[in-house]
Amino acid sequence: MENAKIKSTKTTFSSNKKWEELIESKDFIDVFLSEVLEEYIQKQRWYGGKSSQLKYIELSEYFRIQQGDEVYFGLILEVNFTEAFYHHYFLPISFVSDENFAKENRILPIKLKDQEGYIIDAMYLESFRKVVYERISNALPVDKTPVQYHKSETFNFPKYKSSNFLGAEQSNTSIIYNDTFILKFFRRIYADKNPDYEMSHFLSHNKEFKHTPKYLGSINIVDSENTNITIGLMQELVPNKGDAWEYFLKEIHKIYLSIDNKQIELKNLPDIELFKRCSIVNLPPQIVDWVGLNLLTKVQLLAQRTAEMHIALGSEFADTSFTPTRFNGDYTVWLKNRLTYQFQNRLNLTENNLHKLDDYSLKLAKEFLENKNLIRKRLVNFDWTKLKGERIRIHGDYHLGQILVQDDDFCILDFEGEPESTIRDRKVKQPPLKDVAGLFRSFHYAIYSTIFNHQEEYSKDKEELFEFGELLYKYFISVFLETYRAVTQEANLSIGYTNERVYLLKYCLLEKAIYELGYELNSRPKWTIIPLKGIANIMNS
Ligand SMILES: Nc1ncnc2c1ncn2[C@@H]1O[C@H](COP(=O)(O)OP(=O)(O)O)[C@@H](O)[C@H]1O
Ligand SMILES: O=P(O)(O)O[C@H]1O[C@H](CO)[C@@H](O[C@H]2O[C@H](CO)[C@@H](O)[C@H](O)[C@H]2O)[C@H](O)[C@H]1O
Repeated sequence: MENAKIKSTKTTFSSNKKWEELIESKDFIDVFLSEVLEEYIQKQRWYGGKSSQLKYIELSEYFRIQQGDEVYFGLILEVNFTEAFYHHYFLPISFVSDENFAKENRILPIKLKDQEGYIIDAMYLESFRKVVYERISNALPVDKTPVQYHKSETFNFPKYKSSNFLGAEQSNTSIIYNDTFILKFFRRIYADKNPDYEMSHFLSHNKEFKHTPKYLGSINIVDSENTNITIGLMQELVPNKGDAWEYFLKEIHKIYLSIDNKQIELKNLPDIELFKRCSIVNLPPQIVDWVGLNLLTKVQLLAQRTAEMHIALGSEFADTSFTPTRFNGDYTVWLKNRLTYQFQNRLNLTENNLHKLDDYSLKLAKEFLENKNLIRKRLVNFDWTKLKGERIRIHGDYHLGQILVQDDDFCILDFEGEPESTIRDRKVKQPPLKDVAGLFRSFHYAIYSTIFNHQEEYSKDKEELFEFGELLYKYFISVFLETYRAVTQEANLSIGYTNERVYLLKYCLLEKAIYELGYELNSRPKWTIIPLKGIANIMNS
């Protein structure tokens, strides 16, 4: 009988291998992947294949995470889907013999040659988290081993004290060390350096940009094809008062309440053209009185920090993955192909999910489907020949939820890029105004979700609340653009002449709202109304 034979009973597996050898057993791996992990990973928060059909899992790579006798295995799982695509996931595993250590995220009870116990997700084991911390803190300047730990040369880590889960809603798994550092383990991984690592290292380490968490270290593995894959990013934990999304929701609710409290009438509020720039001092007093100086100043500060981020990203002349570039035909072909494909996917998704929508969102969805030729035309009519601005590496998934609120400032996070895009697409240089449009969509989201969440608390009818919302949105944009343009211009970052900026903003707003339509239909259909309203407004403006 073969040494590593696996016997599957209903609950316990058995093998006559030791833990350190188990991973080399093909029999074990075959059963583990198909009978155990297929079910296990589909239940995980970080699993991104929930709207697709899992076909089978393969083990792409495995590597040891080790210190002394402690041996853990990092698995890179290739999940294949019936829809002919795949994802890679990172799962570190550990063997524990004591049931008390296998309370959370137990993967499999197992009887090994020398002992009985459980295979668990190693992140739930403090000793594993400590090993990783110590490997990063003690990393050598050059690590040529297949599992490479890296530490910022300007930083010395203190001794390990504690480690806890972040406990926030997130798509990866972050661990907080000593209440001071945060290590993000990427769950869905790509056969490349993760853009979050690349951008964090570039911005905070190379450019000393202060409004993103300080880069402190990382873990990369070099796979059998010599590809460098990021699996972890260590940064400083930034003290904060929550994210800008929550902050804006709270503030916008106050703005809506003040319509009743201050008996504000829409007809008494001066209108402003969409995308017209205006500094706070030049705003009509009625608007400042309604919106409040505090929030307007915050919008201005957000514009400044966004501009500074783009200036840093556009200031590289040596590392070609960051050097600025111009619009050209190749970019245009790439853009149109990507967007027409995405648009077709959204049409299809909308058609298939009409049953999930009702009333106003159903009406808007039908309008979206009827307008398909017009929208497609807008997307394919992108004309680069008149564009003079620069393309640079951008955040790529910039919204209020990616920005932390500090005492008197903001801190920008999560540079992983648009979750649906391929890793190569996320690294393509784009107009910085694409991030700006992302944030504008987020303002729109925050305004509309305030209306939808609190409608009953306001006396005006929905249509009028929308009109107030559109006005508020235009003033946020106006204040933002005034500062954003001034700061970028001062630093000679070319974002294009006035008409070019408006053209790019309109294009990027439509692109983003179409992207969001898919995100909402897949993840939270009740919110679909927000991007649908966004698309309708853009098409009617
Ligand atoms: N460096 C940091 N300092 C403080 N909080 C952080 C930091 N990094 C992440 N967070 C918190 O963790 C949340 C999730 O982080 P994020 O990078 O967006 O993870 P994911 O990509 O897994 O969604 C953030 O919204 C923020 O609240
Ligand atoms: O998970 P990520 O932060 O990478 O981003 C995805 O999820 C976001 C939702 O959390 C989604 O953002 C959309 O909803 C936000 C409000 O929850 C809103 O502020 C954004 O403007 C809107 O795009 C994001 O698009 C998606 O990539």
